[in-house]
Amino acid sequence: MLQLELAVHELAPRMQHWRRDFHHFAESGWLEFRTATLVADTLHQLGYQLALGREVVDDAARMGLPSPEVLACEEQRALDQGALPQWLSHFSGGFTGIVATLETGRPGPTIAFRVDMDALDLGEMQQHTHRPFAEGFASCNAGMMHACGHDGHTAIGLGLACVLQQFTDQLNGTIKLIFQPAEEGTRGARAMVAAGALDNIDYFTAIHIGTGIPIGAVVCGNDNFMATTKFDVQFTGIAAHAGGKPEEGRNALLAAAQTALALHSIAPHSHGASRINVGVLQAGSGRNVVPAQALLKVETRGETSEINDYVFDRAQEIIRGTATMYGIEAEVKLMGAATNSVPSPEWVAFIHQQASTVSGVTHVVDTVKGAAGSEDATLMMARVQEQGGKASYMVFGTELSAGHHNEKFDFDEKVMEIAVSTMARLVVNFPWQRGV
Ligand SMILES: O=C(O)C[C@H](NC(=O)Cc1c[nH]c2ccccc12)C(=O)O
Repeated sequence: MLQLELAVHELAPRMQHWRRDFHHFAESGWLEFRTATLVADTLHQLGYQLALGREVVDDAARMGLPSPEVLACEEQRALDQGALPQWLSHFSGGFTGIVATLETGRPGPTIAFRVDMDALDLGEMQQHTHRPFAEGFASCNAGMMHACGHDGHTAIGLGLACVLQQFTDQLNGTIKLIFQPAEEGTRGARAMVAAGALDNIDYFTAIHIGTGIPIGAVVCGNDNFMATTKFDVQFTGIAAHAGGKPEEGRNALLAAAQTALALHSIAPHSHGASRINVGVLQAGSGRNVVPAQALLKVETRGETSEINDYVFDRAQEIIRGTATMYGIEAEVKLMGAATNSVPSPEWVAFIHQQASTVSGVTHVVDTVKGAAGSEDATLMMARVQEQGGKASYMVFGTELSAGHHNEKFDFDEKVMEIAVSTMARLVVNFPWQRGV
């Protein structure tokens, strides 16, 4: 296996280059136009078969899409920043997903990996104490920053593509590399699942770097993601003269405020953890006008889908109730979704065994306890498992300069070699003859 490690080590400068390039030109969810064209071009040159855009992203299942104006403007921005025109038409309109397939021509299962490509809606710290700024690769796109490591994930996906291509002669079956848009807000995976991109996969692994785990530590079957639903509520009342004819108004601001308080008082569930958060409340137009419009941005979470559904269903009752109470309309729009995950034990055991042999890996565990976020790769895992496949979610630890989603976020790039070595090993050392 020395040969594999050597190959990965030789790729380290290219991965660093990709990562820093993606970091510099950070693009948030559904706007990964430049990133996607470069990814597609690299994979094409490596000889992968590509399924792009609408082939792998279902239009109707996309959630939390920016407006057509923003999509058009960002597409032009991407072109100005070096997006490759020959690939861009596939992704136009926010269809920024890619599935790259390596057919070995020999019988065997289909093994798939998923990485995500989107940045966050966050401005990056532009000060010399922040390494990306000091070394000239901080985001040049205002309000968009890779503060969760997806620039690293994309570079890892490309690094893995290079290594597997070099080792094709030793492989069987089919390898698929899935590059997903819009993970933040859990918006993109559902559209790729709906397009059938996760069908007929036997072994599936999604990855994340960081998450508070030190470099050298690897989690093989992360299982603490919470099921989540993201939704907007648009309240529409009636504007009126606040002094002269207040009784003619229907107050959307008060309905939204009442709703926010009531949502946060939903009773917890005895079967496990639940969450609710009203993250945004915008309302009103002027001091002396009865507010006719209000917007809430809300998320519910649950340790299981059942618990999340319980919170979500209660939330809908509350919204209907406050709308009635204030005599106004409330329109709920789904903006994101993910489920909890239950990694397949046999696949986790194989990953554990392989990860333990990677140089630079010092600590291998199956799961970690503790506060959980959410991940829409769980929808992909569920799809693979529904069809009889095995699925897992891996985390590769790395030192962070600040927490995820912070404007000073940066990570130790050494993790990219560790991740690619481990993932490549899962394929190269796959027990082709006996299955796992
Ligand atoms: O729900 C979302 O929008 C996804 C987002 N996902 C992440 O932040 C990834 C994530 C999940 N768990 C952890 C733990 C630490 C860092 C990052 C993560 C979250 O939970 O808010």
